[in-house]
Amino acid sequence: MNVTKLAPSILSADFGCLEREVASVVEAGCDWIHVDVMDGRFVPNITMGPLVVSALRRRFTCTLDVHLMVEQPESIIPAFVEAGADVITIHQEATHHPHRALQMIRNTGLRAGLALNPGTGLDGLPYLADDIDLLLVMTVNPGFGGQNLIPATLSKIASARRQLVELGHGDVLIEVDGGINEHTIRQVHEAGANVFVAGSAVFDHPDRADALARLTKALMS
Ligand SMILES: O=C(CO)[C@H](O)[C@H](O)COP(=O)(O)O
Ligand SMILES: [Fe+2]
Repeated sequence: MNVTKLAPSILSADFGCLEREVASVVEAGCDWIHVDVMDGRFVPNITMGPLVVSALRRRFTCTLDVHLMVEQPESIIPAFVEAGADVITIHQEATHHPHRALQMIRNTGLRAGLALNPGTGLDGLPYLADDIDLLLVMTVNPGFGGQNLIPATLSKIASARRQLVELGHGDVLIEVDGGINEHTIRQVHEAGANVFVAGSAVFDHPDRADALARLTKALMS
C-alpha cells in the first residue's frame, strides 16, 4: 500500500477565517481536509455540524474527511451525506450498531470509516472489515487538539494492519489522529498507518507550506 495522505484537521484552524485557513493548506498541496464533529456527549467538546461541511463543499473540491465524535451517529449521517462529505467515520463506541451505521454510509456511495478510541481493542475488526474503507486508530483520547500521542497505540496500528491483510482487506486505509507531528509521523507510518491527521502541527504554524513540508520530510526520512 503506497498511498500516504496528510489530512490537516481544521479543529486547530482559526474559525473566524475558515475559508482562508482551508485555502492555505489546499494551496500547499493537501487534497484531504479532516473535519472534527463533536457533540458534547460522546466527547466533552462541541464543534461544528453539517452547515460547515456544506460551506466547505461549496468552496473546495478536496476530499472532506468527516470524523463524527457523536453519540448515535445514525441520526446525523444523512445530514452529512447531504452536506457533501466524502468520507464519514463513526466511532465503534458511539453506537450499539456500528455495522448498520457503516452500511448506511456505504449505501450512499461514500467511503465509510470506523474509529476506535485508544482503550478499544480490535475485536470487532473481523466482523466489520468488509464494510469499511478506512480504520481510524485514535492516537489520543478524542475531544481536543494539541495532545500527545499515546505510545501504546503504536502496537495497535501494527496489529490492525496485520489483521486487515490477513482478512484480505490490506487496501483499507489506516488513519491516525492525535499528536501527529514531525517527531511521531514516521513511527505511525512504520507501524502501518497511511493517512495522517494533523491539527496543531499544521495550523499552529504560520507558514502552512513549511509545516506540511516538514511533516512530509519526517515521513520520508
Ligand atoms: O479528532 C481529533 C480530536 O479528537 C483531532 O482530529 C485531533 O486531535 C487533531 O489534533 P492534533 O493534531 O493537534 O492532535
Ligand atoms: Fe479527528
